[in-house]
Amino acid sequence: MQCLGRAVVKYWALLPSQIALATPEILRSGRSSYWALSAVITTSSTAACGAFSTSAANSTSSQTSDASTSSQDESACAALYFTGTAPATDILGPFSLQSIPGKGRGLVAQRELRPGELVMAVQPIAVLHGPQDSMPSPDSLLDWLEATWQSMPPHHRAALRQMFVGRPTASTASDSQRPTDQPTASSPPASSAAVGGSSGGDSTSGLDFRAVVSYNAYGDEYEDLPAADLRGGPPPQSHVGLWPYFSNINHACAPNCVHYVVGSTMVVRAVQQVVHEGSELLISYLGRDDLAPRQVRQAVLQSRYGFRCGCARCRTEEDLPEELQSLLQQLYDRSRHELAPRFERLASAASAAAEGLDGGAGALYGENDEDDEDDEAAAAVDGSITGGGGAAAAAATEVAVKVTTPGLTAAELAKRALRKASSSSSSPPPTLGSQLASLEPRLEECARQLHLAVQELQEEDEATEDDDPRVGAASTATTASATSAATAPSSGRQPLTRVQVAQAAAYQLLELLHLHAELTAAAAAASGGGGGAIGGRARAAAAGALQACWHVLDAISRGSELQVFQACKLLNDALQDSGYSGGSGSGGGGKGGGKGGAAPPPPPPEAVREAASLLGQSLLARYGPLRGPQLSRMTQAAIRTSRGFF
Ligand SMILES: C[S@@+](CC[C@H](N)C(=O)[O-])C[C@H]1O[C@@H](n2cnc3c(N)ncnc32)[C@H](O)[C@@H]1O
Repeated sequence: MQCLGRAVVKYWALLPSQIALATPEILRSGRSSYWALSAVITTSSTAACGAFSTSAANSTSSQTSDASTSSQDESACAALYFTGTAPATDILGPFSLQSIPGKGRGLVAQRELRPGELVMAVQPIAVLHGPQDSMPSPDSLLDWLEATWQSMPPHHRAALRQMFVGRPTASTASDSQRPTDQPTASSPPASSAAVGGSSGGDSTSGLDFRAVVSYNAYGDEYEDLPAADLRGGPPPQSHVGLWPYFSNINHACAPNCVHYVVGSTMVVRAVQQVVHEGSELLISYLGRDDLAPRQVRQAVLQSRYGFRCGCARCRTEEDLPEELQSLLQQLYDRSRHELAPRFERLASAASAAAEGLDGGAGALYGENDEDDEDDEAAAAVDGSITGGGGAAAAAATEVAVKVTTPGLTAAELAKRALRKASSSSSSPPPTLGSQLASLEPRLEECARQLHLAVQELQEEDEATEDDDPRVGAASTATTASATSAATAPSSGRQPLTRVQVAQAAAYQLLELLHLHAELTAAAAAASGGGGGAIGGRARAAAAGALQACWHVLDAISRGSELQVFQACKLLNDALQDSGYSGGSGSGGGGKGGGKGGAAPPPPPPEAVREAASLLGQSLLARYGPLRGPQLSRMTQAAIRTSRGFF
């Protein structure tokens, strides 16, 4: 599967078809020397591949873990996160390969899984690395398969033969390692002729290498950033590769597992409150398209992977009133094609304005990145998770801006431009306020329509269902004036509500509302020397909108990098807004407490505790049950790396 994560909006958007193996030009460009040089063809995915094949044939897996092995597995994963040392052998959790009606095969939990529990940490058959933001072409994998098939270890050949190729192949029938329950042929991707044509097959192997790569390769512009940061040494890398076991996982638009690469290791963890025994383990193939309406997601899945998704989110969305579905599509189109470009233009204009925004930009984007501030934010998270509560926290950490790419949201682009301008421009003073004003009517109209639609849904649902406090929080915040949106910690994934599903389709609008509020605060700071009441309201609205984003992500893609980073931003902002220094911080100079003496630090303000709690939940889902110093280090790394994201 080309679950291309962030890359999906960058790399794949460039391709004429959505299929990996598109053009000779791409193929050639994929052979640039650094990719070839950095190719890592692993041999560490040992006989387990064969063992899995055999057990898969019987629809049972022998690679189950129990409680006694899981702490070893977690130690191995901690070594991966903190030193970059890959587990000595593949870690395979309690799942089995089974036939799934309508999907071919898939992985099924053999016992209940808790949030953050490790599902697998596996090595690839082959992975190509490239510099960050420059993912190697999947065509390089095709080259490699063709070149090395003959000399490949038998267990790798067996694993490759197991991979999905869109339809049963001639070799499958006679391959005793294949499960007998072959996938029912899903309709192949629209351009599969180009992918699976005769040129893609190999006469010796009988395998359609193009189809193997098209359906099973996974790539991203960069690996897990906090883990790369903790590991130190070489900078994060992009990658594209083939991971057995992982490639058996089917898709859902609100999955119960999260996945990411550290070095060459693919890590998968369960993220729902409870994944029940017998539930199918599911990831998202969509990357950022997760946060789009059903029609958009369906089109992507159909064209890239040749199937029509019937997951719970899709079904819920399909059952929404037709007018609401078309409203969501309209809001998505307007956010993406009309408002986001205007925000981008505003960002350019803000380059001039930013000269006058030093105070505001400083408040927004931070000027202080001392490590001990990260420590304090980390301690706040640690305290919130362990229930210690009294952790120190200080001033906000710097929130810098990521290098622009086509995949960045308008918010990211705008902040980047502001940031750049604030450090270098000598342009005339701001007109940011008036430019924002020109955007407001359309944005507000969209927000109003969404708010009304969500409110209506909520009222209908409240009449028939139990309240879900998260729904209220997210819904209120869509007004962009939710100064105190409820932030009840989510107690886990409950069945998706219609409200959550509708909000997920409008996620980009929620991000724009957040950006708008942030820019308003910046403009107020620029013109009023600190922002005053308008700036205060705007910052509160920004926090409300960001909380709404976090809650939507919690329903749709818990444990995703985006959710972790949004939580980091919330915590940074809460620390900065409150000026809390916890009594031990050196960098904040806040009102929270002095240094020295034995007096216990004052408790963090409510907003800081709430943000720390949200970050703790996201980290738990993504990295598992880290404790004490490890949790603290991971939190610092997440905060550090999130700066590059905003
Ligand atoms: C990488 S394979 C996943 C394993 C595959 N199901 C198998 O039998 O080996 C990707 C393919 O699985 C199928 N698939 C994945 N998720 C699906 C879903 N939610 N509904 C239907 N088919 C799905 C599609 O055919 C897709 O192209």
